[in-house]
Amino acid sequence: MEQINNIQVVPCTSSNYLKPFRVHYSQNGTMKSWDFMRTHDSVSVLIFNTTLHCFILVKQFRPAVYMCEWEKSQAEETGSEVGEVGEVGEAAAPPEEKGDAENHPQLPPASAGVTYELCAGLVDKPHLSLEEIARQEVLEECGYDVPASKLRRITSYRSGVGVTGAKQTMFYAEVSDENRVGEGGGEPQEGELIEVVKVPLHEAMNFAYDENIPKTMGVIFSFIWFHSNMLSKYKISTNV
Ligand SMILES: Nc1ncnc2c1ncn2[C@@H]1O[C@H](COP(=O)(O)OP(=O)(O)O[C@H]2O[C@H](CO)[C@@H](O)[C@H](O)[C@H]2O)[C@@H](O)[C@H]1O
Ligand SMILES: [Mg+2]
Repeated sequence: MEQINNIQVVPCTSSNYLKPFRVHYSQNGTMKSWDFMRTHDSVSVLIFNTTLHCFILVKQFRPAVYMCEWEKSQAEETGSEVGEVGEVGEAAAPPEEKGDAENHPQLPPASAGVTYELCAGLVDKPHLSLEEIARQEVLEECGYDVPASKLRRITSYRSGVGVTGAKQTMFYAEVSDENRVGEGGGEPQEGELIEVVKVPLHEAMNFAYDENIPKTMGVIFSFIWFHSNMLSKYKISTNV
Protein backbone atom coordinates (compact mmCIF):
# COMPACT_ATOMS: atom_id res chain seq x y z
CA MET A 1 0.00 0.00 0.00
CA GLU A 2 1.38 3.38 -1.00
CA GLN A 3 1.66 6.17 1.53
CA ILE A 4 0.97 9.55 0.04
CA ASN A 5 1.25 12.70 2.10
CA ASN A 6 2.73 16.20 2.06
CA ILE A 7 0.71 17.04 -1.03
CA GLN A 8 1.54 20.42 -2.48
CA VAL A 9 0.14 21.69 -5.76
CA VAL A 10 2.06 24.39 -7.59
CA PRO A 11 1.82 25.87 -11.07
CA CYS A 12 3.81 23.91 -13.67
CA THR A 13 5.99 26.51 -15.34
CA SER A 14 8.28 24.20 -17.28
CA SER A 15 8.28 20.47 -17.84
CA ASN A 16 10.14 17.71 -19.65
CA TYR A 17 6.85 15.90 -20.15
CA LEU A 18 4.28 18.43 -21.31
CA LYS A 19 4.03 21.94 -22.71
CA PRO A 20 0.73 23.84 -22.90
CA PHE A 21 0.00 26.07 -25.92
CA ARG A 22 -2.90 27.99 -27.45
CA VAL A 23 -3.31 27.81 -31.21
CA HIS A 24 -5.36 30.37 -33.14
CA TYR A 25 -6.57 29.28 -36.55
CA SER A 26 -9.20 29.91 -39.14
CA GLN A 27 -11.59 27.05 -40.04
CA ASN A 28 -13.80 27.64 -43.08
CA GLY A 29 -13.39 31.38 -42.59
CA THR A 30 -14.20 31.37 -38.86
CA MET A 31 -11.46 32.31 -36.41
CA LYS A 32 -11.06 29.78 -33.64
CA SER A 33 -8.62 28.92 -30.88
CA TRP A 34 -7.79 25.77 -29.01
CA ASP A 35 -5.72 25.02 -25.93
CA PHE A 36 -3.56 21.95 -26.22
CA MET A 37 -0.60 20.23 -24.69
CA ARG A 38 2.46 18.93 -26.45
CA THR A 39 3.49 15.58 -24.97
CA HIS A 40 5.46 12.51 -25.99
CA ASP A 41 3.92 9.73 -28.02
CA SER A 42 3.88 6.39 -26.25
CA VAL A 43 3.84 2.63 -26.61
CA SER A 44 1.88 0.07 -24.64
CA VAL A 45 2.20 -3.71 -24.55
CA LEU A 46 -0.37 -6.41 -23.87
CA ILE A 47 1.69 -9.19 -22.29
CA PHE A 48 0.37 -12.75 -22.16
CA ASN A 49 2.24 -15.36 -20.16
CA THR A 50 1.75 -18.68 -21.95
CA THR A 51 3.10 -20.73 -19.02
CA LEU A 52 0.62 -19.32 -16.52
CA HIS A 53 -2.15 -18.40 -18.97
CA CYS A 54 -2.47 -14.94 -17.57
CA PHE A 55 -2.04 -11.35 -18.62
CA ILE A 56 0.72 -9.32 -17.05
CA LEU A 57 -0.38 -5.82 -16.10
CA VAL A 58 1.24 -3.08 -14.08
CA LYS A 59 -0.30 -1.23 -11.20
CA GLN A 60 0.97 2.16 -10.12
CA PHE A 61 0.11 5.34 -8.31
CA ARG A 62 -0.93 8.00 -10.82
CA PRO A 63 -0.78 11.53 -9.40
CA ALA A 64 -3.13 12.89 -12.08
CA VAL A 65 -5.78 10.33 -11.17
CA TYR A 66 -5.30 10.95 -7.47
CA MET A 67 -5.65 14.70 -7.90
CA CYS A 68 -9.03 14.26 -9.60
CA GLU A 69 -10.24 12.35 -6.53
CA TRP A 70 -8.54 14.86 -4.25
CA GLU A 71 -10.28 17.77 -5.92
CA LYS A 72 -13.62 15.99 -5.65
CA SER A 73 -13.06 15.41 -1.93
CA GLN A 74 -12.10 19.07 -1.41
CA ALA A 75 -15.26 20.18 -3.19
CA GLU A 76 -17.36 17.87 -1.01
CA GLU A 77 -15.68 19.18 2.12
CA THR A 78 -16.28 22.85 1.27
CA GLY A 79 -19.65 22.24 -0.37
CA SER A 80 -18.44 23.82 -3.59
CA GLU A 81 -18.67 22.50 -7.12
CA VAL A 82 -15.76 20.52 -8.48
CA GLY A 83 -13.73 23.39 -9.85
CA GLU A 84 -12.61 24.38 -13.26
CA VAL A 85 -9.24 23.18 -14.38
CA GLY A 86 -6.68 25.33 -12.62
CA GLU A 87 -8.52 25.64 -9.36
CA VAL A 88 -6.71 22.69 -7.87
CA GLY A 89 -3.72 24.95 -7.42
CA GLU A 90 -5.75 27.72 -5.87
CA ALA A 91 -7.57 25.36 -3.54
CA ALA A 92 -4.35 23.80 -2.35
CA ALA A 93 -3.23 24.95 1.04
CA PRO A 94 0.30 24.50 2.30
CA PRO A 95 0.92 20.83 3.17
CA GLU A 96 1.14 21.49 6.90
CA GLU A 97 -2.42 22.78 6.79
CA LYS A 98 -4.11 20.54 4.29
CA GLY A 99 -1.99 18.07 2.44
CA ASP A 100 -1.43 15.46 5.03
CA ALA A 101 -3.59 12.42 5.37
CA GLU A 102 -3.04 12.12 9.12
CA ASN A 103 -4.46 15.56 9.90
CA HIS A 104 -7.10 15.23 7.24
CA PRO A 105 -8.64 11.80 7.27
CA GLN A 106 -11.11 13.03 4.65
CA LEU A 107 -8.33 12.97 2.07
CA PRO A 108 -8.81 10.11 -0.37
CA PRO A 109 -6.65 7.09 0.39
CA ALA A 110 -3.61 6.57 -1.84
CA SER A 111 -5.46 3.67 -3.45
CA ALA A 112 -7.76 6.26 -5.09
CA GLY A 113 -4.83 7.11 -7.38
CA VAL A 114 -3.69 3.58 -8.19
CA THR A 115 -4.61 2.21 -11.61
CA TYR A 116 -4.17 -1.05 -13.53
CA GLU A 117 -2.52 -0.46 -16.89
CA LEU A 118 -0.77 -2.13 -19.75
CA CYS A 119 2.98 -1.99 -19.52
CA ALA A 120 3.68 1.32 -21.25
CA GLY A 121 6.24 4.00 -21.80
CA LEU A 122 6.93 7.30 -23.44
CA VAL A 123 8.63 7.53 -26.82
CA ASP A 124 11.43 9.75 -25.63
CA LYS A 125 14.45 8.10 -27.27
CA PRO A 126 14.48 9.17 -30.92
CA HIS A 127 17.23 6.72 -31.89
CA LEU A 128 15.16 3.67 -30.87
CA SER A 129 12.33 2.04 -32.82
CA LEU A 130 8.88 1.74 -31.21
CA GLU A 131 9.48 -2.01 -30.89
CA GLU A 132 12.77 -1.44 -29.12
CA ILE A 133 11.18 1.04 -26.70
CA ALA A 134 8.37 -1.44 -26.03
CA ARG A 135 10.93 -4.20 -25.42
CA GLN A 136 12.73 -2.06 -22.85
CA GLU A 137 9.48 -1.26 -21.03
CA VAL A 138 8.56 -4.95 -20.84
CA LEU A 139 11.95 -5.66 -19.31
CA GLU A 140 12.08 -2.71 -16.90
CA GLU A 141 8.47 -2.74 -15.75
CA CYS A 142 7.63 -6.45 -15.88
CA GLY A 143 10.95 -8.31 -15.84
CA TYR A 144 10.52 -10.29 -19.10
CA ASP A 145 13.23 -10.28 -21.74
CA VAL A 146 11.67 -10.70 -25.19
CA PRO A 147 13.32 -9.78 -28.48
CA ALA A 148 11.85 -6.73 -30.23
CA SER A 149 11.15 -8.95 -33.25
CA LYS A 150 8.63 -10.95 -31.20
CA LEU A 151 6.49 -7.90 -30.52
CA ARG A 152 3.39 -7.88 -32.69
CA ARG A 153 1.90 -4.50 -33.50
CA ILE A 154 -1.83 -4.49 -32.67
CA THR A 155 -2.71 -0.96 -33.75
CA SER A 156 -2.17 2.70 -32.98
CA TYR A 157 -4.58 5.45 -32.01
CA ARG A 158 -4.77 8.99 -30.69
CA SER A 159 -5.06 9.36 -26.96
CA GLY A 160 -6.50 12.52 -25.40
CA VAL A 161 -7.72 14.03 -28.68
CA GLY A 162 -9.08 17.11 -26.92
CA VAL A 163 -5.88 18.02 -25.15
CA THR A 164 -2.76 16.18 -26.32
CA GLY A 165 -3.58 14.31 -29.53
CA ALA A 166 -0.56 12.11 -28.81
CA LYS A 167 -0.23 8.82 -30.63
CA GLN A 168 -0.01 5.54 -28.77
CA THR A 169 1.08 2.34 -30.48
CA MET A 170 -0.03 -0.93 -28.91
CA PHE A 171 1.91 -4.18 -29.14
CA TYR A 172 1.26 -7.78 -28.15
CA ALA A 173 3.97 -9.85 -26.51
CA GLU A 174 3.73 -13.52 -25.72
CA VAL A 175 6.10 -14.47 -22.94
CA SER A 176 6.78 -17.60 -20.94
CA ASP A 177 8.28 -18.11 -17.52
CA GLU A 178 11.55 -18.82 -19.31
CA ASN A 179 11.69 -15.18 -20.46
CA ARG A 180 11.46 -13.97 -16.90
CA VAL A 181 14.81 -12.47 -15.91
CA GLY A 182 13.83 -10.14 -13.06
CA GLU A 183 11.15 -8.73 -10.84
CA GLY A 184 10.26 -5.73 -13.01
CA GLY A 185 8.93 -2.82 -11.01
CA GLY A 186 10.33 0.04 -13.06
CA GLU A 187 13.46 2.12 -12.83
CA PRO A 188 13.99 3.17 -9.21
CA GLN A 189 16.29 6.02 -10.28
CA GLU A 190 13.34 7.46 -12.24
CA GLY A 191 11.18 7.14 -9.14
CA GLU A 192 9.07 4.42 -10.69
CA LEU A 193 7.24 2.19 -8.22
CA ILE A 194 5.41 -0.39 -10.24
CA GLU A 195 3.66 -3.51 -9.07
CA VAL A 196 3.42 -6.37 -11.57
CA VAL A 197 -0.02 -7.96 -11.53
CA LYS A 198 -1.32 -11.17 -13.11
CA VAL A 199 -4.84 -11.45 -14.46
CA PRO A 200 -5.82 -15.04 -15.30
CA LEU A 201 -7.20 -15.44 -18.81
CA HIS A 202 -10.52 -16.81 -17.60
CA GLU A 203 -11.07 -13.71 -15.45
CA ALA A 204 -10.04 -11.18 -18.08
CA MET A 205 -13.43 -10.14 -19.43
CA ASN A 206 -14.96 -9.68 -15.98
CA PHE A 207 -11.87 -7.69 -15.03
CA ALA A 208 -12.25 -5.52 -18.13
CA TYR A 209 -15.82 -4.50 -17.36
CA ASP A 210 -15.56 -4.26 -13.57
CA GLU A 211 -15.93 -0.55 -12.90
CA ASN A 212 -14.64 -1.00 -9.36
CA ILE A 213 -11.21 -1.80 -10.78
CA PRO A 214 -9.66 1.48 -11.96
CA LYS A 215 -7.95 0.92 -15.27
CA THR A 216 -7.07 2.43 -18.61
CA MET A 217 -8.94 2.03 -21.86
CA GLY A 218 -5.88 0.19 -23.20
CA VAL A 219 -6.47 -2.68 -20.79
CA ILE A 220 -10.11 -3.01 -21.79
CA PHE A 221 -9.48 -2.73 -25.51
CA SER A 222 -6.54 -5.15 -25.53
CA PHE A 223 -8.40 -7.81 -23.52
CA ILE A 224 -11.26 -7.61 -26.04
CA TRP A 225 -8.72 -7.74 -28.89
CA PHE A 226 -7.23 -10.90 -27.40
CA HIS A 227 -10.69 -12.36 -26.96
CA SER A 228 -11.56 -11.92 -30.60
CA ASN A 229 -8.14 -12.69 -32.13
CA MET A 230 -6.19 -15.05 -29.92
CA LEU A 231 -8.66 -16.98 -27.84
CA SER A 232 -8.99 -19.98 -30.16
CA LYS A 233 -5.28 -20.66 -29.65
CA TYR A 234 -5.75 -21.05 -25.90
CA LYS A 235 -9.38 -22.14 -25.67
CA ILE A 236 -8.95 -25.83 -24.88
CA SER A 237 -7.11 -25.28 -21.64
CA THR A 238 -9.16 -22.31 -20.41
CA ASN A 239 -12.78 -23.34 -21.05
CA VAL A 240 -13.62 -19.72 -21.87
N1 LIG B 1 3.79 13.98 -16.35
C1 LIG B 1 4.90 13.59 -15.72
N2 LIG B 1 5.36 14.24 -14.66
C2 LIG B 1 6.48 13.85 -14.03
N3 LIG B 1 7.19 12.79 -14.36
C3 LIG B 1 6.78 12.06 -15.41
C4 LIG B 1 5.63 12.41 -16.15
N4 LIG B 1 5.46 11.50 -17.15
C5 LIG B 1 6.47 10.62 -17.03
N5 LIG B 1 7.26 10.95 -16.00
C6 LIG B 1 8.48 10.25 -15.57
O1 LIG B 1 8.94 9.40 -16.59
C7 LIG B 1 8.98 8.07 -16.12
C8 LIG B 1 8.79 7.08 -17.23
O2 LIG B 1 7.44 6.97 -17.61
P1 LIG B 1 7.04 5.94 -18.78
O3 LIG B 1 7.90 6.17 -19.97
O4 LIG B 1 6.91 4.56 -18.25
O5 LIG B 1 5.62 6.49 -19.15
P2 LIG B 1 4.33 6.22 -18.31
O6 LIG B 1 4.16 4.74 -18.07
O7 LIG B 1 4.27 7.12 -17.14
O8 LIG B 1 3.20 6.67 -19.34
C9 LIG B 1 2.59 5.71 -20.22
O9 LIG B 1 1.38 5.28 -19.73
C10 LIG B 1 0.35 6.25 -19.61
C11 LIG B 1 -0.87 5.55 -19.13
O10 LIG B 1 -1.22 4.55 -20.04
C12 LIG B 1 0.08 6.95 -20.92
O11 LIG B 1 -0.82 8.02 -20.69
C13 LIG B 1 1.37 7.46 -21.47
O12 LIG B 1 1.12 8.00 -22.74
C14 LIG B 1 2.37 6.31 -21.55
O13 LIG B 1 3.61 6.69 -22.05
C15 LIG B 1 7.95 8.05 -15.01
O14 LIG B 1 8.14 7.03 -14.09
C16 LIG B 1 8.23 9.40 -14.36
O15 LIG B 1 9.38 9.34 -13.59
MG1 LIG C 1 5.34 3.19 -17.84
